[in-house]
Amino acid sequence: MVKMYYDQDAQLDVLKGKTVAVIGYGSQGHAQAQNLRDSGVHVIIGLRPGRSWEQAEQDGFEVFEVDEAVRRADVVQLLLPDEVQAKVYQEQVAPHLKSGSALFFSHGFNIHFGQIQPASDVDVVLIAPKGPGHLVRRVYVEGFGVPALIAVHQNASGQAKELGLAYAKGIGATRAGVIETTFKEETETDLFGEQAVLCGGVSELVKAGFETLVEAGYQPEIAYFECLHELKLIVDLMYEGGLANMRYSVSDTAEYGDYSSGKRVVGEASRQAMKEVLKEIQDGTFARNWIDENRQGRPNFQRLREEERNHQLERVGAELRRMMAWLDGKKKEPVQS
Ligand SMILES: NC(=O)C1=CN([C@@H]2O[C@H](COP(=O)(O)OP(=O)(O)OC[C@H]3O[C@@H](n4cnc5c(N)ncnc54)[C@H](OP(=O)(O)O)[C@@H]3O)[C@@H](O)[C@H]2O)C=CC1
Ligand SMILES: CC[C@](O)(C(C)=O)C(=O)O
Repeated sequence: MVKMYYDQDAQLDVLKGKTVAVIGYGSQGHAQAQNLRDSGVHVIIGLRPGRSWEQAEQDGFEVFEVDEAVRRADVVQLLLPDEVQAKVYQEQVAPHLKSGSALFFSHGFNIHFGQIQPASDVDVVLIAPKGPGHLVRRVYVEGFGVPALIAVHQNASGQAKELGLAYAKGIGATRAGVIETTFKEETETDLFGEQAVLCGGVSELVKAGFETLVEAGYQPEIAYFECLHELKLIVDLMYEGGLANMRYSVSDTAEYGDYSSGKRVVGEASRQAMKEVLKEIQDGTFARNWIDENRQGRPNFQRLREEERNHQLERVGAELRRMMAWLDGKKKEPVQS
């Protein structure tokens, strides 16, 4: 039975008098820090000198080296890239973490795969927003929230869940709903979602559709509008009211094509591939590969990133978006190097 929490189930007072150190000021860091501050929570930022540090100061935060921020904090939220968390934790967080304080994550990777093993005298809590950081901020400012998951790995204080719910309320998540889970369930479902559906699956679907049309001789600009731009508008309808809402708005011709052709495109072979992807997440193969890739200086990651940046779809899209004035300021340049 799902356990859900909303605004009325969470008390911001639990964070009163406490200092939250948000370590990292990237996608999630800037969003969670700003939302918490707007909710009346005392927030400081922990970073290394660089672009994010300058940005956090410009946004009015007190910024410290990671070890100093940890020393000052009652709650430490680790919002560094997953692949650097273990090293930074061992060198700059663990030696300074106060007994009785709390260590928070927004993704369970390092706890679930044993890369970080916190001391037993701290609470270890997961608050994982189910949305990209820039949307966590944008939606909060609009008065709404991005849903999140909560999990408690260690409850040293006896108050870990209440603290987690207060934090979730501070970032706006209890406006939309917070589901109780475990680090294992969050890690495995999150990795699956981003690989099979949200990032990997959708990117490949979009590119495959674009390439099919262009190879058949259609104009790349039309292929871009059809396969990428309109996807956002279609997904908005799904977000607002599920598949039925999308099917209500599209033509009956489109709805019939949806039923008759969709399963040919994402058929048994794709479902089988999804099961394999899930198995490699569950048995730790993906985590081992990603950790190794980072140890070797990310050669494959960098090559693939470059290849994807140069795809015709990206070049055509950049040209078309130049004329869409309403997108100005929407694209988020990464604040990290
Ligand atoms: N992106 C998202 O929307 C989501 C992310 N998460 C999770 O949130 C966590 C943070 O991810 P995300 O926000 O994407 O990370 P980003 O890559 O966007 O930001 C990382 C931040 O960490 C800083 N940083 C990197 N290395 C160091 C270091 N050695 N010492 C100090 N600071 C450092 C960067 O600063 P600098 O400018 O110095 O590089 C940057 O501010 C991860 O656990 C991720 O899985 C969960 C849900 C969604
Ligand atoms: C879909 C990608 C994500 O899992 C997210 C925004 O939730 C991530 O880790 O960035």
